[in-house]
Amino acid sequence: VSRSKGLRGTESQREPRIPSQFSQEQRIAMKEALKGAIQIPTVSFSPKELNTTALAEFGEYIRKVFPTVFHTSFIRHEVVGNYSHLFTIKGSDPSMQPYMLLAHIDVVPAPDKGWDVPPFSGLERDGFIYGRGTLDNKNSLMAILQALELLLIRNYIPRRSFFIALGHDEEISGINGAQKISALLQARGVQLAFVVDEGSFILDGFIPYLKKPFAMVSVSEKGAINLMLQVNTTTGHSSAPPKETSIGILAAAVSRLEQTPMPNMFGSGPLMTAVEQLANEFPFPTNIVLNNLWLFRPLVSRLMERNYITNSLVRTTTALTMFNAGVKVNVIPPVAEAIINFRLHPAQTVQEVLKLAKDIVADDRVQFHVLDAFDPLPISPSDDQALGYQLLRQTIHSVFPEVNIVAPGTCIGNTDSRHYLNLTTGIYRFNPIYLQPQDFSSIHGINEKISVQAYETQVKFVFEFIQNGDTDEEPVPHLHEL
Ligand SMILES: CCCCCCCC/C=C\CCCCCCCC(=O)N[C@@H](CC(N)=O)C(=O)O
Ligand SMILES: [Zn+2]
Ligand SMILES: [Zn+2]
Repeated sequence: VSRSKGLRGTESQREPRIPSQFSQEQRIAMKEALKGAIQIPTVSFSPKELNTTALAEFGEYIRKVFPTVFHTSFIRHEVVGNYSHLFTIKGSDPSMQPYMLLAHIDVVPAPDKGWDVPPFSGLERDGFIYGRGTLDNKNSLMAILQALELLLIRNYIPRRSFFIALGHDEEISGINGAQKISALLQARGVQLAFVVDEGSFILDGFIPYLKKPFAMVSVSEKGAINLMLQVNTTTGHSSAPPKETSIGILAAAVSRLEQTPMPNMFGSGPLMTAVEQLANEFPFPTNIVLNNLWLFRPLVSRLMERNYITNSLVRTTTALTMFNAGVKVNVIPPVAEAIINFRLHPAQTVQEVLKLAKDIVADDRVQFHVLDAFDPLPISPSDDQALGYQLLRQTIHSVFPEVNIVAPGTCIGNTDSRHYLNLTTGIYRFNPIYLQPQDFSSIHGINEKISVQAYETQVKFVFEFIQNGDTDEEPVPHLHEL
């Protein structure tokens, strides 16, 4: 199979390609720039609590670190929703449909406890830069601007226009950042060939028996429901308690939800395509099993449930995330509340999951309040005609020649890219970084870190990707071998 499958390779009328080699001085400057970004605590605590001082400082910081990006005549910079940033990079060929690169400025909170170094120190240790945002998602943000800065100082002029959108509230829904940028572009009549956001990686060690890492480009993402359950009862003196209290009723209800997983939906969508593409990478006899899913589907579907990450790919997950009740040690609690965070499998809808949850709770004393909810995202194309997917594939193979498989997947978390559905049918989520299960735990956890080498490679990836985006070739139809 040709590595360039899907994109024509002719080099007509191109500017000479700028090699992705950086001087020692540039390499030091790029890692120092990332450290500086980590040191600005752009924390989103809750929809009403953002560190606006840090967000404003971050805006100043990128102006200082990437001066060429901000002073190039064909780049327009706008601040949207007070703290988000939109860059419009005007290409020389208006007939080429633009695309968009996304990243976010905000991070989740990081209390010092458990960290080897303070989470907002950006300290370098043993070749790694530590800190909140080093994987989620200041690495992408800084790599995008850094790659563009490096291209510009080497006199790069893009042919295809593109946008860079940096949201400031991704961790708390994106409605003041990504959603506003999306509405602004829609009002301007922009339609995008594709967008690329965070949300997947080169996965290493996530699947038992699969020895080699593979690149997963997420072509969809799970839906979500935040459901508040509430039980109201009569309050009173705890010395003569009723048979059941609001706490007891609610605890039993949430326990039933936790003990009754949503149905296993393995059998369709991007996951099946990924399993088919990966089958031959497994040793005997797993390769035989995966190549014969018509026979072994029930077995594979059960095996997927065993591991909590692969389990999240085969079903709607149910996470009990908050529980509040009680006012005093000797008062019967008048109200108990819990929040359940569901992540919806692509084959289910919000309505279907709510109905299943009601049937599981099966207690009319428990009230259901949907705080927010959205269906799973549509599946973006990953065929030979899909420009965004093919450009990612081509760039992955050139920057990571050791990676054999690029497979479509579903993002288990949510990203700002879901706000751009109105502008494109091609939404791809991919971070050009190797990720192991312990790294996955560090995202929103402790000791989040990126190796200096991985960050340099991410800059190189974006540097190559932007140049690959200038291809005037439409993806070629796939020719089946005889
Ligand atoms: C056969 C394939 C095995 C695949 C294993 C999957 C391993 C998972 C790897 C990476 C997933 C990383 C997801 C990161 C994106 C999450 C972004 C995020 O945290 N979003 C928040 C906030 C929001 N926008 O809603 C969230 O709560 O989801
Ligand atoms: Zn993120
Ligand atoms: Zn996050």
